[in-house]
Amino acid sequence: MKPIGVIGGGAWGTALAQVIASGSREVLLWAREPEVIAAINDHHENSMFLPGIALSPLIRATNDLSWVAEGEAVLVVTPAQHMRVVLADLSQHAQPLILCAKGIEAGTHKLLHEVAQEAHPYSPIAVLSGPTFAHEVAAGLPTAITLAAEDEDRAKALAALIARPTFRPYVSTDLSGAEIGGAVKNVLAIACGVVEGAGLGQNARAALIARGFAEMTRFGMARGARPETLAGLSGLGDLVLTCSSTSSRNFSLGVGLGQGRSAHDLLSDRRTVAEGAATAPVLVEAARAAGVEMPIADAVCALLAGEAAVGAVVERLLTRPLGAEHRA
Ligand SMILES: NC(=O)c1ccc[n+]([C@@H]2O[C@H](COP(=O)([O-])OP(=O)(O)OC[C@H]3O[C@@H](n4cnc5c(N)ncnc54)[C@H](O)[C@@H]3O)[C@@H](O)[C@H]2O)c1
Ligand SMILES: O=P(O)(O)OC[C@H](O)CO
Repeated sequence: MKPIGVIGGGAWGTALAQVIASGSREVLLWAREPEVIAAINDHHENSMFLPGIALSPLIRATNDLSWVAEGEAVLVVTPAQHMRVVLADLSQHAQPLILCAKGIEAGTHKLLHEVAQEAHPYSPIAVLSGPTFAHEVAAGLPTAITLAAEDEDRAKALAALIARPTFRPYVSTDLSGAEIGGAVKNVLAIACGVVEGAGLGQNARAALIARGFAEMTRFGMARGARPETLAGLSGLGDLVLTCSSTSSRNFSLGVGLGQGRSAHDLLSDRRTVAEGAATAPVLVEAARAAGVEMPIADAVCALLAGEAAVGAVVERLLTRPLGAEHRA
């Protein structure tokens, strides 16, 4: 059996490597930080990004991307905004690339499968996205996730390759839907954290999840996503997960904003990623370009940019004209 490659030694790349290795598959994991490579190879732990999990000895870490490219498939798990640069350093090959980051590219407004296809025209592209906190997945807790590829047989084959007894991919052919759910829910998770931090109550949080889902659906459909994908694991499923737990970095960032701290303070000096902070301004621009109204995403963007205080943002949302719950 050929090994599987993983690009990205953060919490999620490491957790996915652990899942795959649990099926007696060798994993070649590319990490950026020499400390991460040394800790995985010498001590079978990623103490920087996923501490406290004893990793399989079948996981070997490297800083050599050409090594990883030998995998039967390659999981790409860098933060969204770094993906194009890292893929440019990966040699062209014909193995499938499975994209696991959640975001929309700044500047181009492209979804990550569009970015990857430009960078690797000969590789089949798939997307893996859903409600999956890395520490739970790495601990072997039951998890379901969407695996999307344009070709259904390819999606089924990749799902079979990475499925494990407690890790259950459901296949889809809707790449855009799988990606948009994951990207947009990060922004909405920040909003839900603000509700928590500002003490606005659980009614407000439920309203925000439902109205946020309406925004996700409007934007997704404008960008070619299927509504049933958005209502599935990678959309609504992940939205519910990240909007209700401080295990979410995006929700936690929102809690800090809701308590009146600045995004600059909350984001400086952190090694881990809160993708919603990078996605929010891109999403707002992309929604405007598509003629889609996204008042909650606008509010998150204004808070992150320090353009408005929490009270003003909440008032702006509450004083919007009353309207129909469902638009024709
Ligand atoms: N952590 C989770 O539970 C989880 C679950 C599903 C999806 N994701 C997604 O996976 C992606 C990676 O997140 P994570 O949680 O593994 O990261 P992390 O926060 O654990 O670690 C940060 C990662 O960013 C990398 N990085 C920093 N600067 C970089 C650069 N210039 N070029 C390339 N890489 C750079 C670091 O090497 C490290 O791998 C994100 O898009 C995230 O939304 C995370
Ligand atoms: O910690 P967060 O907010 O990046 O969420 C992690 C995953 O995306 C949850 O599915």
